[in-house]
This record gives sequence, C-alpha cells and structure tokens, in this order.
Amino acid sequence: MAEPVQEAIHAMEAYTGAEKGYRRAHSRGLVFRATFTPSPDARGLTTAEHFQGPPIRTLVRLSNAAGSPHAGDRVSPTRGRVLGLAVRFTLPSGGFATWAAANIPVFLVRTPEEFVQLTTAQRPEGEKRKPNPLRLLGYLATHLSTLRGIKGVAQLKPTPSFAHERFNGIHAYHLVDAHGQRRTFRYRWVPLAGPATLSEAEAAERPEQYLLDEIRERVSRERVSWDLELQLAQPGDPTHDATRAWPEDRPLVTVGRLVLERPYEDQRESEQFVFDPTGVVPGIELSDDPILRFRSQVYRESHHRRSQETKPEPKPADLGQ
Ligand code: HEM
Repeated sequence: MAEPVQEAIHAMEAYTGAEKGYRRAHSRGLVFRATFTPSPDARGLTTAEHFQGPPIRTLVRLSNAAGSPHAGDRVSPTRGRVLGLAVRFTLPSGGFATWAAANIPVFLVRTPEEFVQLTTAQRPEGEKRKPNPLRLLGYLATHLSTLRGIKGVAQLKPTPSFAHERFNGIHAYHLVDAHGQRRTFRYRWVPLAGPATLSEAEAAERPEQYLLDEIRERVSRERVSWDLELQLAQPGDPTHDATRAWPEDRPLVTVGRLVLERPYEDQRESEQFVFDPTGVVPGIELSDDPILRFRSQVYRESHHRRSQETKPEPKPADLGQ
C-alpha cells in the first residue's frame, strides 16, 4: 500500500483522538434513509443514471468531523465544528454512487503529503496535551495556502442544526452529457431551512453533543432537505487545488433535492458503510485533484482497520432508537 496512506492513518490515529472501532475521522454520526429527486435540468448535463428521472433511494450520514467520538459539537460557545454530510445513492441498475461533503468552503491542504505534515504539526504535546502553536506556525510559514482553510474552519459558528448547514463537495468533478460534452463542476448541498447560527448564550446552554439528537427529533416532525447545486467552472478555474474556491459569480445549476425520511433502522450495520468521494458512475468523472483519489485509499484503510476492531457498545440513541 502506498506509503502516504499509512502515514495519514497513523497521523490521525496518533493525533486526532481517533478510537478503536470508529472511523478515523467523522467518527460520530447517524445514518438516515432519504430520497433524492433529480431536477429536469440534470438530464441535459450528465448521463449519470441517478440524475435521469425518478426519485432515488438514498442513505445520508450526518457527522461530526472530529476523530474522537466524544468530541463536542462545538469547539466553544463562539466556535462551531466541522460537520459532514455523506450520501449513498442507490442506482437503478444496482450498486451505489457515493459522495462526502463538509460545511467548510475549502480544504486545508493541497496534497497527501501536506495532510500528513499538517496533522503532525497539530499533535498534542506536554502535560496538558495541547498542540504547540509554534509547530503549527512553522508549517503555515511554508504553506500559506493552508491559511484559507484555517480561516474557513475558524469562522464556523455553533449551529442549531445540521438542517441549517451548507455542505460543500470541495473537489472538482466533470459532468459528461449525452453528446460527450464535458463540464467541470463543484457541488454543494444547500439547506432549504436557510442558514442559522446560535448566539453565544444559546450555544453555552447546549450539551456538549446535541446535534444528532436534534436532527433525529427534527426529522420526526418536519421535512429536512437540501438542494444539490452545481457550480460550473470557467476555463482556468483550478481543478487540482482544494484550498482554492472558485469565484462566486460562476453559474449555479440546481440538479436535485435531498429529503431525509427517518433514521436508518440498523445503525450498527450502517456504521460499516464507506462513503467514498470517488464513488462516481459514467456521466460523472473525477478531476485531477490529488486529494480526491487519496481520500478513497485512506477511507478504505480506515474501514479495514475499524471493521477488525471491537467497538464499545454504543448508546441506544446512537443506534437510531
Ligand atoms: C487528505 C484529505 C482527507 C483525509 C485523509 C480524510 C480522512 C477521512 C477518514 C479516514 C474518514 C473515515 C472513513 C471511514 O472510515 O469510512 C473520513 C470521513 C469523512 N470525510 Fe474525510 N478526509 C480528507 C478530506 C476530506 C474532505 C476534503 C472532505 C469534504 C469535502 C471530507 C469529508 C469527510 C466526510 C463527510 C466523512 C464522513 C463520511 C461518513 O459519514 O462515513 N474529508 N475522512
């Protein structure tokens, strides 16, 4: 296996609070049954089968990005957490297509090597087990591109609900239509509930972990949905650098709507699922972003390890009950 994959997994296991039996990132989450309904506009852009017409049965995993399953859903009353929305589309021909997105505008690093360096630079040290700011500054001094990602993470506010978060696919992909025309895009899940944040006082009142209970309860009483928007690139927009956003004036096309239905009935089973961001089908192609293919390998290794480990018995609430 490629060396950087093992190094990345090692860095996550050693420095992010990852626990045996859990995902090495986004360890705490809940899977929902959902429906994805493609819009008529989608068909003209891609031959991908889940965009051709009838609603598609989908699984959605909402997660806290932390390595530790015990991490809080906000860093402090004024700072939120990175959160994830992963999907698995059931294809009409059998099999699945998968994606995984996060509520940050850009990623922190451009290459697998930078991921290992940054994760290692943030390692907890000393008696208090805190990261050494000088080490991080040393990394940043030679990697200014990471500042954009750090700003995005630092600007996250505590959220009342996953239902108010926008999740970005971050990497570039290509659409291929029936005539073979290719268009480059990035995707985002835009919440129909609109954006919302908690005030400092409201956030201070929330328990450390509140988001999974909140979303389970919300889904039982109202429709929770996101529109899938594609941002179409113009020539010259970078496809290989996840730390750089494209200008906001690029055209956006809404290609479908995702609606949560109910928690998946067997959360033990769904904890075994892997939401690989390279899980595309004909009609969608991967870009040259080196992080995209690397993620696929790292997720496979994370799954390999966690599926061979004994996980502590989860709380009933985490089993979708
Ligand atoms: C070098 C870059 C990255 C590495 C090494 C990495 C690593 C990981 C690992 C090890 C997992 C757990 C996989 C499993 O056990 O199934 C994971 C999950 C996840 N990652 Fe990443 N990740 C990277 C970049 C990203 C980016 C750019 C995004 C957002 C666009 C993202 C979003 C997610 C989400 C949403 C999950 C949870 C998937 C689920 O619910 O199963 N990651 N990541």
